[in-house]
Amino acid sequence: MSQTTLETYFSKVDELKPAFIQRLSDAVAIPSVSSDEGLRPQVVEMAHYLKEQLANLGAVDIELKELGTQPPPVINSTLQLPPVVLSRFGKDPSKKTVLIYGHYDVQPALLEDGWNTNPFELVLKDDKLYGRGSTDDKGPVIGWLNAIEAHRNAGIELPVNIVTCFEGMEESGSLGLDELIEQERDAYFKGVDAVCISDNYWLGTKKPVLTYGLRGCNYYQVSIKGPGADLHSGIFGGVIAEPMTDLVRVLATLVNGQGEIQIPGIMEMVAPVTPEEEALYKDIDFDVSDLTAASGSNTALYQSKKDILMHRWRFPSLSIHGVEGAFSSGGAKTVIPSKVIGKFSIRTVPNIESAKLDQIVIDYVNAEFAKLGSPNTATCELIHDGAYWVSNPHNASFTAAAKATKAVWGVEPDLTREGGSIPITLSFEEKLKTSVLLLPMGRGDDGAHSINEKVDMSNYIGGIKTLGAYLHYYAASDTN
Ligand SMILES: C[C@H](N)C(=O)N[C@@H](Cc1c[nH]cn1)C(=O)O
Ligand SMILES: [Zn+2]
Ligand SMILES: [Zn+2]
Repeated sequence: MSQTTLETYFSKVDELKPAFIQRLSDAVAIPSVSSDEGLRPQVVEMAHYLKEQLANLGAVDIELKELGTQPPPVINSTLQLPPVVLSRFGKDPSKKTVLIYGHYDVQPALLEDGWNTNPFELVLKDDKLYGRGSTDDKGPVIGWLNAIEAHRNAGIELPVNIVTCFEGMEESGSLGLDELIEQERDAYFKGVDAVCISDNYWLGTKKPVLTYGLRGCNYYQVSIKGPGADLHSGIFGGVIAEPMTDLVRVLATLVNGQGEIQIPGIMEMVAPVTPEEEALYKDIDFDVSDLTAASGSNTALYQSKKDILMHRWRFPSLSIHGVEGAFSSGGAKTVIPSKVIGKFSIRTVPNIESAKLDQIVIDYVNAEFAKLGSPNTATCELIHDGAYWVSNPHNASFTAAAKATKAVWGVEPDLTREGGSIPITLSFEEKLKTSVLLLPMGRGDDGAHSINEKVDMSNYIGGIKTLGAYLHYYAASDTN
């Protein structure tokens, strides 16, 4: 690859900026929220939108792979999972093949949650693009399409064959995708040399990173059922056992205010810290002010860089997310809910065994509920899980990404792990027997999963350049 090729590509990306913003705007306008059963048609619409875009860009073998119905627990048992969008650019046996994975579903978002603007309208303000999915993960998915368009438009041949794998259930546990990878391992995915995922973030706001680890996520619900219907608290308060009271008491036993998991047997499974690992943290560009800025608060549980990063990357955490069935709007409603469902998840790390964790958690919740002596009934179950992943970042794919980063941003990237999860990562590595690289586009303060999610314009455009440059450097590398 010549320097001129990259420079021509970068100039084309700059020239096409208005079209690239418009493409992201069109994608953000589709509220493809995978966790909301009522919005499933919009998730499917997003798959069709991508199919059309890919076709316009010259992709071949485009397929919307159906994954069947969504497994329980789900209200509508006939709910279809959204399709996985597969396509190819190039089939040249003399070129390497890179599989690019991303997800086109998003987290829920409502204006009344505190957004300054409609979450499903891309808004440009202060050189930042606001909207649900702008950084997680529509920005990067659309970024790949833009990288391909810039090549076509500049008359530059793609340096590798590309296979796209875009799913619509990542935010809900990637249901059905494992089976698809297994099924397509020796078919659609045959010959894949490397997998590149752009679906996480820089650690802070200034320094690019490449990521070689993720925590896993096991998500649970505990349902507590009592009265036959919601009741008047003046008539029944104090004379019946309330499911919400039981639930709050059970949830309060899971984790303490220091973020320490209270369920015995979990911390015991965590891999010990080695001296080599201890040494890694000192060179990472991060401090508590990055956490303060990203969280918009002074609520950090740890003050040192090492403690924060270790608790984000290599220790488990337990978060309580919400309660289904409970009164949650403004005003004052004097009702006793008859059934409530508490939701919590555990971020997992090496060497937590997923099935063992499930058993420990479910037994613990049942035991804590039994201690209450309540006449209500409780059921605890897993909703979905996704494995943690830690890899060796010293391979051709990471080296190519480091060169691409240097070419675009002028600095060597930090090597980081990510506190979040991308459930399918380990499956790609194990089933396709390839390296996986996480090459993020956005910044640590983008507000993924939060209100006012954004991607900075410089990260969007610089990210498109980095993704394209990575393909060139990877193509030029000697080995896989
Ligand atoms: C890091 C990635 N962009 C992301 O947000 N992943 C989600 C995946 C997930 C797992 N269970 C539910 N969603 C996350 O880390 O929450
Ligand atoms: Zn994501
Ligand atoms: Zn996400």
